[in-house]
Amino acid sequence: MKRDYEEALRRSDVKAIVLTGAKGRFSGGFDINAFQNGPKNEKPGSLSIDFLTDIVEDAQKPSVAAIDGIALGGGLEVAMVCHARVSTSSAQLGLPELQLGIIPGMGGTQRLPRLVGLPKALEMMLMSKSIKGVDAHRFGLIDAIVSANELINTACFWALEIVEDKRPWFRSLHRTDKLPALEEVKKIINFARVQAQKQSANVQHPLVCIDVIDEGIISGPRAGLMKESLSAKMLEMSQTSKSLRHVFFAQRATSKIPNIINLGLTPRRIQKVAIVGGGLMGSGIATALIANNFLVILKEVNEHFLDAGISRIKANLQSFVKKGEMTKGDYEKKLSLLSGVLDYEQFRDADVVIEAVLEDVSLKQKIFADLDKYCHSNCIFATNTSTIDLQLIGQKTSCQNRIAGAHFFR
Ligand SMILES: C/C=C/C(=O)SCCNC(=O)CCNC(=O)[C@H](O)C(C)(C)COP(=O)(O)OP(=O)(O)OC[C@H]1O[C@@H](n2cnc3c(N)ncnc32)[C@H](O)[C@@H]1OP(=O)(O)O
Repeated sequence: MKRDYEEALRRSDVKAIVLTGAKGRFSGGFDINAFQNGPKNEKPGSLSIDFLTDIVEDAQKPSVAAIDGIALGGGLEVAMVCHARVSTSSAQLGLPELQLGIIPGMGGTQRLPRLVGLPKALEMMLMSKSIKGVDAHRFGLIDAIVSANELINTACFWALEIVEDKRPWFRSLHRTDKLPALEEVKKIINFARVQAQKQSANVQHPLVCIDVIDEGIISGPRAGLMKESLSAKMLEMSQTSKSLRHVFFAQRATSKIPNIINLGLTPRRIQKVAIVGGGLMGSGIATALIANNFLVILKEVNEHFLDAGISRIKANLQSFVKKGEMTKGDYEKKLSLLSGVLDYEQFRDADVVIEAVLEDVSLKQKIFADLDKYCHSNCIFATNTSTIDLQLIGQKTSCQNRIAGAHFFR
């Protein structure tokens, strides 16, 4: 890209540049495999400052991104360096780097808040949440929505109009119109820190991401870019990122296991699921299971917590009824699939147990040691932990690698 860009900037017959992707996809971002080789021995900021900012964004010729399909991670970061962005309404745009234990490292932490505003940018980055082109247009990330057929022509038209000063020549990094006053910034950033600590207490990258965004607003975007570059390199080498990158490829590998997926095996039938912990997660999981006709045993430590868990499940089901997604008759039927218990007796014939208690290693170890005694040897053990090593959780069971991680999203 650098070579082609430099050529386009040099040639007198090129007035403006349109960036697009192949086969209806703008870009899925940086090649995640390349992180395996460790950080390149290049000076911090050489890509995000020296190339993308000083050569592309500050060029004498405008660039317009023509986005269809996906613009994720580094792909969206490059698009944000452009002076305008045209996309299809169904394009998917996001910075999902935190899902990989890293932060956007090509200016995303600086440009996204300046384009969509600080609260939306924090939400998109911290939750690795992508948005559709049509919403991106509403938030200011995209300048025009067109059909896939018109994409390139419109982008070329916009690029030439920028050259002719018929449209503004925006440099995302220097925009301030979407940034709140400093007092407001402080409040938003502090709130984000508290939320990040609550939701991901055992990992550092969400807080690092917030610090980098903060630096860019308080000390200016170039300082922010430098901090982003240094922090991204540090996080790339973290154990968390290595593990999350492994998960990324492992999830995809499950659909390709030779001698498994092509043998016509049928999954074991699951009828009864036991859940340990009736908090927000446990009751949510129980709701999803009974709504899908599984028998569910919900265990809590005392009557008070058990009642609270069951009340949450009832409230969840009632909200389905209110929205017209479930009849009152179904509500009663689904609820009859649920039993609340205070011990493990009814776990003996469970097909699956899902543990959903606090993120406390010794508590989880004790629970799985108990489950090992009560459940049959074919019972699937799963934990809803977000951050604790599964091997560690299984340390006090007879078979340490028996425990699976199970996550639930809505
Ligand atoms: C500083 C900048 C940092 C970054 O940019 S970090 C990367 C940020 N980007 C992402 O996190 C995007 C990750 N990828 C995805 O979310 C999805 O994938 C897509 C939406 C791009 C495509 O989804 P679908 O069409 O369902 O295909 P599929 O099975 O997920 O992927 C097809 C093949 O493409 C590989 N792949 C996808 N994205 C990347 C990537 N960014 N780097 C390296 N490989 C990637 C997969 O592993 C798989 O490969 P196989 O066919 O061998 O299983």
